[in-house]
Amino acid sequence: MKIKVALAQFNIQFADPDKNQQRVAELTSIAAKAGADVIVFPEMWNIGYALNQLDRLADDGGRTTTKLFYRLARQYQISIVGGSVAVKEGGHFYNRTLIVDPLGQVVGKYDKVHLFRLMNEHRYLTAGNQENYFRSVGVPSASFICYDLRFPEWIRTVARHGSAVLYFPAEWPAVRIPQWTTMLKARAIENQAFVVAVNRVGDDPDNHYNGHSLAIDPLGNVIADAGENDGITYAELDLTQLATVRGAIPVFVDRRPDLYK
Ligand SMILES: O=C(O)CCC(=O)C(=O)O
Repeated sequence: MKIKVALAQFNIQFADPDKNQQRVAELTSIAAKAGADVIVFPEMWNIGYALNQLDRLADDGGRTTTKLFYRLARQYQISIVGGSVAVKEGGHFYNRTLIVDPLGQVVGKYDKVHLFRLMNEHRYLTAGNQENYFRSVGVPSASFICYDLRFPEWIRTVARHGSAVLYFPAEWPAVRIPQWTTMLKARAIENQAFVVAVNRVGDDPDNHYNGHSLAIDPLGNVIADAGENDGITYAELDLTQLATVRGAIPVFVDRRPDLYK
């Protein structure tokens, strides 16, 4: 089985949810016309890192995003790995991913578990504490957000449920892109899974972002690299590769969790 994934790397407009929603709608229509099964967006795409304006801008209960994804998924018959958006709920703010199937139903939800101090997330946001594994186009999958990538123990905790694809929406600054590439390859190899990671391009008041959204196979080979393009890059994931890779070196069977603290 093969799935076609659209990596929707774009220039998020700072503190402008309306413009960003329009862009997300436009990109979804383009991906659907190209026959993509799944579209993936970057982290915090509704407002960028306008954390000091969360009170005014965060999506209340995630309702606007849920409605938008419901409409787009149904209209274009596509699965959505919704990057992440700033959400306000119960007096707290979250960096939240919504996963939506082609019927418009939310089949996964994830609040970023590791908050990124360097960009002040810990001052403004509340951390999540739940795993997010789900089925997208019938494929067992899991999702994380950006800085989570630096915590292999968390990725493994979730991936050991058998995920074939690991999604990483991100806003990963250009200055640390070599680390992004290396760690994404490592997560693919060690978990014997496909990795689909979507970053943004452009600038915000504090950082420059140079994209390099990547799709990586379970051996760590790059299948697609979006470079610095503003727009969609496609990757075809051949899921039959998984059985071969996992059969040859069965790391999930050979683990020694009794020794791991
Ligand atoms: O870990 C990094 O270098 C980048 C993380 C990040 O930008 C984020 O989590 O928003």
